[in-house]
Amino acid sequence: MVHRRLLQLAGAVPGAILALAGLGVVLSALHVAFAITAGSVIAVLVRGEGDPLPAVAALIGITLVRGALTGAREPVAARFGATVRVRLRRRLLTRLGAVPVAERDSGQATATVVDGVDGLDAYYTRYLPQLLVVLVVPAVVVALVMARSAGAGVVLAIAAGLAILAPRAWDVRLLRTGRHRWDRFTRLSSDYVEALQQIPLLRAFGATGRISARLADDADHLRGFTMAQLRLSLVETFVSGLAMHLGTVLAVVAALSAVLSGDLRAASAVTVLLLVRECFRPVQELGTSWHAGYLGLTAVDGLDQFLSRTPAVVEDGTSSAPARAGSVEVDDVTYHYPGTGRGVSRLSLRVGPGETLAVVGPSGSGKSTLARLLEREVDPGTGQLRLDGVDLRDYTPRARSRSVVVVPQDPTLFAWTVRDNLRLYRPEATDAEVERACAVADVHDVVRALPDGYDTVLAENGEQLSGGQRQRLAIARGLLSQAPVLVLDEVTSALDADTERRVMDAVATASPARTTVIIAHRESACLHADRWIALQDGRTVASGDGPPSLPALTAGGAR
Ligand SMILES: Nc1ncnc2c1ncn2[C@@H]1O[C@H](COP(=O)(O)OP(=O)(O)OP(=O)(O)O)[C@@H](O)[C@H]1O
Repeated sequence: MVHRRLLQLAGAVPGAILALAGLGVVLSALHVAFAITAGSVIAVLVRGEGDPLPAVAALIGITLVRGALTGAREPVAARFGATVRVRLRRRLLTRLGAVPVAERDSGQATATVVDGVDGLDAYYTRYLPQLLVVLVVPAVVVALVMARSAGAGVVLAIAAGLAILAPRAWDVRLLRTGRHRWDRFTRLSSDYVEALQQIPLLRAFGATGRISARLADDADHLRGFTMAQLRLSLVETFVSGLAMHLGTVLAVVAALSAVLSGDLRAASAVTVLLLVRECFRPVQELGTSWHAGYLGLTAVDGLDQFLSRTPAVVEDGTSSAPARAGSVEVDDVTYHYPGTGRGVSRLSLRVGPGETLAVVGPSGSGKSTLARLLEREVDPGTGQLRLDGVDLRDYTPRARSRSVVVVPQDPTLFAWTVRDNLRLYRPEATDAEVERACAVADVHDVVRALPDGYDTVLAENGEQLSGGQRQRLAIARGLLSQAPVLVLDEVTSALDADTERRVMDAVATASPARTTVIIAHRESACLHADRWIALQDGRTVASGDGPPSLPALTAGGAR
């Protein structure tokens, strides 16, 4: 089955498929040459005339070349398979970032990127090339047999036709049910990933037994569904196997009758026998490679779902010099999350170089959306964001990441050493700089107390640290960058008021020249603000000079 979408997904691969198919055809030609040469050796031996040695030498030569080509086919297929997998995964990974947060599903993503892409390997490297071989070889072999024995040729043509075409009727059905199986498989993967991530929580709620029973139940359903599919596929294998076996037997009977009636020499009958085998060999391989590539085929919907997403950041600019002064202008910006009317609407603000702006407002008022816009996780629908007068979209990704750094409320830490985590934005930062940033963020003593200090390898997302410690590490990481604009999005929400005040004092003292946007809920986080704005429903509803007062933080009391 040629799946147009799968061919498009793999990109420009026809060359490699044709090369593998060509290799398959050459191998078949060698098998045919072997059959014909073997017939002539037998004819010489039976008649006792002539020298059989040249033909025997040819047989040995053919066998050697065939062995070498068979050996060469595997590395070619493996290299081609790896290219397709890398290409597909790269495209999938760029699109994964475009999946709205609300729709992110790690289990489904893992199943598609790992199992789906792996499953496709056999489709591209085995099934498609073999399909081309089957379009050519059996027809040629039937013609060769027909030239020796018309009866055997006709029988072979009918049997080969049946063996090739009959399974195709099952393929469509198998693919349809296979897609259901893939849906169930990805759902089960999602449930497993979620349960694994939440084991401590499930244990705390005493729900582990219930969840594992449900997962076992779902796995059992998937097994039942897979077995039903296997049975369906066995019927297909049985039908094509029957056609091949009956075809072989009947073609042999037809050839022997021709020998008995004197229409065919015994030596030619041997050639016919070997040719019949070569007629069915590619068909049999086609069946095997169909089943090997079938899992990937069933993943096509999942792949398509990811690949049809338009990355949130569509184009990158060419301005490779990072901003230096750090002036921020948000000019009449509207961004609504896809399918919602929520986000920010007609938002305008200015932050001068070295200025600190506090952004406050109730939950859901659009504060984090402003941060996402500033780090280009999303682009405005209308309006413009400028850094030092340059549209944010005009910066190259590298220049942008060196111009503005956003520290989120719930930062991501990698399972790397603490030092490497801190150097994320500036790999060249010295040990002294790393430690100074940690001292400012009030986390130096915490790191020193870890088993290997700054060389301690963190658990996934720094799970051995408290929420507040993770936030302080992320602040240190942001401080370590030399970006002239720093956005702190509720980065002290997990700290007590005293620690929060200490950290914010130190941050203000450590980078007085840096433009800082502080998104916060509490007064203690904004004490160093030069100005403030209050958002509500994605719009500015109040603003003022100095740090915001309590009413502004809660509701946006206009000045
Ligand atoms: N990924 C998303 N998909 C759809 N809607 C979203 C998404 N993220 C946020 N929203 C909506 O956009 C609006 C603004 O959200 P935003 O996260 O910017 O608010 P916030 O002021 O930062 O809230 P909080 O103080 O609770 O963090 C809210 O109505 C929210 O429900």
